[in-house]
Amino acid sequence: MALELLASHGCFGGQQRFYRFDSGAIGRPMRVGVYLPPQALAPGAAPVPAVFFLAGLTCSEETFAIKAGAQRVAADLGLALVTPDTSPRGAGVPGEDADWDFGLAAGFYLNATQAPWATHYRMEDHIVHELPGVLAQQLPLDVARLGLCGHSMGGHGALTLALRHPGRFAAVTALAPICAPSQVPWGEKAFSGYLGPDRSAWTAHDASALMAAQERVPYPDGILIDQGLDDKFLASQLRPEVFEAACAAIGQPLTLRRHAGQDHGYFFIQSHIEDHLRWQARALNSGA
Ligand SMILES: N[C@@H](CCC(=O)N[C@@H](CS)C(=O)NCC(=O)O)C(=O)O
Repeated sequence: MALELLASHGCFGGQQRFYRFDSGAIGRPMRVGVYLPPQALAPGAAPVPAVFFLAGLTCSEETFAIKAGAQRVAADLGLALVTPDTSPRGAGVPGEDADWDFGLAAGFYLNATQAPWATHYRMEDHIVHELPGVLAQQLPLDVARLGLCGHSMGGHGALTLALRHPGRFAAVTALAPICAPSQVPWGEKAFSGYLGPDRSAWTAHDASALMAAQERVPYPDGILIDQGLDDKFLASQLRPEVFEAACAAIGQPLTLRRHAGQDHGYFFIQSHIEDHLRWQARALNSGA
């Protein structure tokens, strides 16, 4: 699967690139953003570790790259940043553009099991099984060293994919993640549509339920979550206290920082992304 370069922008000595490729997992062309730090572009350079950032509802592969201001720190740390899209595009599933919180830009980072979504809405396969290999074939990325971070729906994606694929990601951190999707309207709507009405199928995609079921501590070095206290979705959709309780119950160290005066948007993300990348870099560079 050849990557087609759509754009490349010099940024802090590295390059912010956008690619398109024919995704076998999705069955459609998919776009992805990749920031290559200067360390990856030097002649004879060794491949660099990468942090996958999963974005939230209504976002695309461009949103984090444009709005988070993460490239300066990634350049400093020698980290690549990979920003997948948030759903298939152009699949033509009836109703996929009817709502902003389901369908287009709302793939919820899982493989749908229900018709008509199951054919193309396969974001888990795309991110975990397809993208690392496709990117590593053509770019200087060391995909044995991957970290996972995400925001809101992408925070749900980061926490669940990290827990569903032990050993795949060296670190997981999240900003304002949907922590208990089975118990909130965004998650109930997405899981009903993608996974069907049987709630027993939902727990395998619910970060708090997954954490509560762990037999051993999955991330002994801890998990970092930041949450704004003026986030209008906090009580109704995000519910970090449910994940906090699940971590406490199994002894998973969790650094959950609550920030007065901060909302759900990218000004909040800008404020804390440096700490997330430094956290990720520590995990990715230990044992390297
Ligand atoms: N459209 C929603 C908001 C959607 C939203 O806040 N999306 C978040 C992720 S859940 C986001 O990052 N949006 C893109 C942005 O802020 O640039 C509303 O009207 O309340």
